[in-house]
Amino acid sequence: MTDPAWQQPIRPPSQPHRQRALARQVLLTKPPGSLGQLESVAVTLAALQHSDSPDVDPIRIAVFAADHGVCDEGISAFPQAVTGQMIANFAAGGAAISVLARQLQAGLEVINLGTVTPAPLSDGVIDAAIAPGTANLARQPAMTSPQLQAALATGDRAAARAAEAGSRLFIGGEMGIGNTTSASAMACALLEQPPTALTGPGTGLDADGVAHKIAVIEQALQRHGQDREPLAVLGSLGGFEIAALAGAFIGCAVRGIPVLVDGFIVSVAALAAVRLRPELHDWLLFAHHSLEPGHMAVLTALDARPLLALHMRLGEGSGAAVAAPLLRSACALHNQMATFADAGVSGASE
Ligand SMILES: Cc1cc2ncn([C@H]3O[C@H](COP(=O)(O)O)[C@@H](O)[C@H]3O)c2cc1C
Ligand SMILES: O=C(O)c1cccnc1
Repeated sequence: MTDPAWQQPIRPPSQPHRQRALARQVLLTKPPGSLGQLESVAVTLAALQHSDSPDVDPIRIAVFAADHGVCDEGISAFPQAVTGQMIANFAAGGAAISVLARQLQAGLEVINLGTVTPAPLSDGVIDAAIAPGTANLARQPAMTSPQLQAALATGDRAAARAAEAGSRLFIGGEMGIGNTTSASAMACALLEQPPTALTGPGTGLDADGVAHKIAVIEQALQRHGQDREPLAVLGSLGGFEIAALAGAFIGCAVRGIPVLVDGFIVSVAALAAVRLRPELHDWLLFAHHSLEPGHMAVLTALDARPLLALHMRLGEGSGAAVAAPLLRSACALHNQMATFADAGVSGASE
């Protein structure tokens, strides 16, 4: 039997390209370091892409959608039917990520891994339904082992399509009412922190709603026990879209495509994927710091320095889409700025 996609080798970033990119940054007509994170991002992309002219275009955005059985516990401010309705909205072009993808001229695909309210079949939506949502993770494992493998493989296929399209940057988004409960539970298990530290309002719960959500997550963690193994955590506390994101990120690294990580839920998927494949860490750039309170702990665990903090808390990949132009700027500056020698500008005094 061949190994699953998420076990394929991940090539390391190119040290020669990193060294040449670092050397070039010093020659450009600016005080060394003055472009801050735009410099380090360009150097990272050069090393990842094994290129002296890093470039993030074309950009691929894949939004993974699925429902969550834990919605039975009343943990979201919105009804479960919104997941399927939003899939239709993504395809119709009216969702935030639809607008941002158009603005970026990025390829957008929506992958439906299973909703309770069936989304109408439409162009741009890939049907990869595993089940009509996960089981209620407060009371039983969210998914079976074959379901988990199917979700990981669905993510890997999205990475394969991105590679076939020549994509040089991958953004993963998610849609799934209830998925901040799943992501918070996963973060608690992976980071060994209590739900009080990592649980927030999601789409807009009030204080009583958050207290109830914490109790539901406590129940889920009690049921789950002490197992910190990432596949066990994903299968027991995850969602189909979260597992697919983990599979997609590993699949991108396997195929040499850097990933721009979105908000809280996507970062939890990234954390699980990095625990599974530590070499993935090199391939992740972090877009923004979400308002969801658990995000900071997840970013810290990933040693991430997100580009933006815009008080966003939407998901869908929207924070990453908003940050993508910064990567374009970083590459353009790296590739196109004149050197001191070329421009006849004097360098720093001794
Ligand atoms: C209209 C609408 C569009 C969204 N787009 C992303 N989310 C975000 O909110 C959900 C998670 O929050 P919770 O765990 O509180 O349900 C996810 O679907 C996430 O992507 C949305 C939520 C709504 C209501
Ligand atoms: O940060 C996120 O990804 C997020 C936060 C709240 C709701 N949905 C997504």
